[in-house]
Amino acid sequence: MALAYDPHFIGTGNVDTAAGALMTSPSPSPVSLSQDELKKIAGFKAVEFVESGMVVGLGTGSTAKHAVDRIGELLRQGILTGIVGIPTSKKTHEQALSLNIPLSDLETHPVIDLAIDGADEVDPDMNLVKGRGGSLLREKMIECVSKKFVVIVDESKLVDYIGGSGLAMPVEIVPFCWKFTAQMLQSLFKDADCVAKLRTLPESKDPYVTDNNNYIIDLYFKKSIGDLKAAGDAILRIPGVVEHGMFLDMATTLIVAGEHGVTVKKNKV
Ligand SMILES: O=C[C@H](O)[C@H](O)[C@H](O)COP(=O)(O)O
Repeated sequence: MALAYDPHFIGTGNVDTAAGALMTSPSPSPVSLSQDELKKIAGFKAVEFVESGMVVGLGTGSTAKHAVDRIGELLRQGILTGIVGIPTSKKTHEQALSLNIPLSDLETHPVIDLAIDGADEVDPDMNLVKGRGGSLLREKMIECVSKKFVVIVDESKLVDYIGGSGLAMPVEIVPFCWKFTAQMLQSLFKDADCVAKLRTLPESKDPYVTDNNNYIIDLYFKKSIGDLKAAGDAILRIPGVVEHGMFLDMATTLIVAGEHGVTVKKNKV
C-alpha cells in the first residue's frame, strides 16, 4: 500500500475547528505504512486535543492503546499535567496504571472533558459500531457523558452504512438463557437477513465473557438495518439485552489516518 505520511506531522498539525470542517495533511514523500502505524498516527493526533487538567476517557483497543501510551508519555515528560483518566475496560485500566496515569471513575467524575477511542465501523454521519473488542458497555457509559468524543481510526474502518463491513455488530447480553435472547435478536432483524452468533473464545470455544460478566452476541447483517435509532431502541427493548454496539450521534470529532495523510472531521452538531 503506497501511503502518504509526513513523520513530522504528529503533534504539530493545526486542527480546523470549524463545524463539519475537514483538514487533511498531505505528504510530500509517500512511504508504506502498516495498519498499526496508521492507528498510531491517528492516536497521537487525538492527544493534541488533550489539555492539562482534563478528565479524559481512555478508550480500548489497538488504536486507543496508542493514544493512552501518548498521554502517559506526555505526562512523564511534564508536557501534560493534572490529567485524570477514566478507563473504558480492565485492559486499559491496567495499561494506564503501568503508565502512571492518575485514574478515577464515573462516580467521582460524572462529567468527562474528552474521550478518545477507536471504532470498528464509521459511517458518513459519524455513527459508529464499537465493541468487537468486547468493551462496548463501559465505553458507551463513559463516552456518552464526554463533552468531546474523539474517534480515531485507520481508513479501513470507513463504511457506507452501519453493518456495511459485513463484520459483527456486537450486543452485550446477560448470560441467563442467552440462546433465547440471541434468537430474539436474530428475529428482530430478519428483514436484514441477520445471523446472531454467540462470541466464543477461539481455542476453548467457551463463551467470551465481558468485563461485566456478560456475553456478547454478534449480529451479522446481509442488508442495511435501516433506521439506526429505531433499530437501537428495539434491541434495548429485548429483555436480557444490556447494550448494543451502535454509538449514534456521539462522536464529536473523527480522525482518520490513511493513504492521503490524516483527516480531522468535526461533527456538525
Ligand atoms: O470493544 C472494543 C472497542 O470498541 C474498540 O474501540 C473497537 O473494537 C476498535 O478496536 P481497534 O482499534 O482494535 O480496531
